[in-house]
Amino acid sequence: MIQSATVIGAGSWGTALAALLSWRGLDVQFWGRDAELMAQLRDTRRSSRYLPDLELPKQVRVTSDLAALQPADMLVFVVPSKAMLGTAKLVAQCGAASRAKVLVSCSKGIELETGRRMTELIGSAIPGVPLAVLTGPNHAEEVARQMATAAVVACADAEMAKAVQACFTLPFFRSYTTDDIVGAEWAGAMKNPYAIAAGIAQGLKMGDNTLAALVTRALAEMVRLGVAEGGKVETFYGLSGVGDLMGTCYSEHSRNHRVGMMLGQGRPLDEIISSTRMVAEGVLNTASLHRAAQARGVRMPLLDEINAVLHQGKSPIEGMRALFSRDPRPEAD
Ligand SMILES: NC(=O)C1=CN([C@@H]2O[C@H](COP(=O)(O)OP(=O)(O)OC[C@H]3O[C@@H](n4cnc5c(N)ncnc54)[C@H](OP(=O)(O)O)[C@@H]3O)[C@@H](O)[C@H]2O)C=CC1
Ligand SMILES: O=C(CO)COP(=O)(O)O
Repeated sequence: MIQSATVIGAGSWGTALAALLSWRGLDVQFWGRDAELMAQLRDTRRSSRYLPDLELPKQVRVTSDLAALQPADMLVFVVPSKAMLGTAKLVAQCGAASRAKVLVSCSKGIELETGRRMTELIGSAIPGVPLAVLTGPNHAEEVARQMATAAVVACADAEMAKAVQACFTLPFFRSYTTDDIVGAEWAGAMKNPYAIAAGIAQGLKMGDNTLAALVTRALAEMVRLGVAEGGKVETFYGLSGVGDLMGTCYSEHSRNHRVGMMLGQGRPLDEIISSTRMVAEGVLNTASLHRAAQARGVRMPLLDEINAVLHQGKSPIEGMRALFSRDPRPEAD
């Protein structure tokens, strides 16, 4: 049913997914905004900037020119969340979505100004095409090395979910389906701030007890806000919820975790951000999620402290102290 795909966004994850879909046998086009990087990818089949260990299959057609894209069955959006709406509008204008059967978001974030999910943004720019999400504990670096990985494909239409699942199924890559797009997208966005908190704890040389406490209470917050936003509780206990939360909070690859670690070690946030081109979605998304939680009146003490550290100048150590010295409460509250 789905034979061709266009991957939009040439960071680490887009590069890994372009390779994965090509290994699966799809006819793949790959677009990134930077002409120099895409020329390097076309000529050397490697992205020295984002995923130097991966050799991009020679069949993948690489371009930085949206107008050069042929219509494809599936469009896979993998740009940072803050660039999603603008990019989807450009894709709509160039006609690359004119024959699309499904539009898949692989990005993890919530729009700051409106609280909209990525598929809501894509759907507003390119109306009338079924929407899906690919999410889960999926570090690009490990997918690039074909290390065993599981993911979730979320789509309201069960047949389309199976068609997208088939595209993301390889001997080393196992995907499951769900109809809970809302839960899958909120879960993917929410684990990032908590990965920053886990990194802070490690940067401050706090212990395994601390990390386990943070991850467990993070999951409780994810369930509270995610369900208030309309997600299903079981989604948060699956791969896109606790799976991705653990996969990121304990990860050597996670950019969010790395940002947290450097904050914990005392480096200022602006210096950390300007030291890399890679996106740590949790920095901006902490603000989006904090705003959403306040609008819904959902109690999120851990997220409040992460927001205070990232965006209100609180020191990481003060944030941790504040968290652990709150009034005693029952666990299931
Ligand atoms: N990396 C991973 O393992 C995973 C990432 N994700 C999600 O995928 C999304 C993309 O992340 P990832 O691939 O890691 O990105 P990277 O951090 O590896 O690279 C950033 C990418 O975003 C591009 N970019 C930055 N700003 C803009 C903009 N304004 N307009 C268009 N493109 C822009 C960069 O282009 P340029 O080079 O020109 O600056 C580059 O291609 C994120 O939402 C992330 O959470 C999900 C699962 C796994
Ligand atoms: O989402 C990811 C893995 O599932 C990637 O995490 P980072 O964005 O923190 O690197």
